[in-house]
Amino acid sequence: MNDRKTLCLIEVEKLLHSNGKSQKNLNNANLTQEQSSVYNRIIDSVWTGAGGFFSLYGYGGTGKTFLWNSLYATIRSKCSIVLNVASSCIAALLLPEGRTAHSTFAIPFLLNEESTFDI
Ligand SMILES: Nc1ncnc2c1ncn2[C@@H]1O[C@H](COP(=O)(O)OP(=O)(O)OP(=O)(O)O)[C@@H](O)[C@H]1O
Repeated sequence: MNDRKTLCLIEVEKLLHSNGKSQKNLNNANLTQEQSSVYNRIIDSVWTGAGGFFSLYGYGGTGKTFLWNSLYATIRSKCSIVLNVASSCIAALLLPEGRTAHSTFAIPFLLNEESTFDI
């Protein structure tokens, strides 16, 4: 890490400290209790390399995208790779650097005049 970046992080830490916060616990500081428990479970599996498949269900507007963006920010801040994909382009637009899964992974789509896509 270069000197300028270190100095900036020290200044940020000082500002956070004066508000009783720290960079160490900043990533999930604004999540609700329910979001935090999901966040911790997923982040643990990422950092331990355990991996896994998680499905997040919730009514519209309950904070799924917010949680996803927090996970994305945490993982990217450690310079790890995140591939943000969604099944539709509308959903992909809501994600940072989001793309459709079929575009990212070159999933073949056999389309004909009778193809439909249920949303
Ligand atoms: N922990 C939080 N702190 C502050 N704002 C939050 C939090 N969680 C969600 N929000 C806000 O609530 C609103 C709805 O959240 P979000 O868009 O993540 O919901 P969603 O479940 O993804 O919705 P949809 O299913 O309709 O896409 C957004 O404005 C988001 O910024």
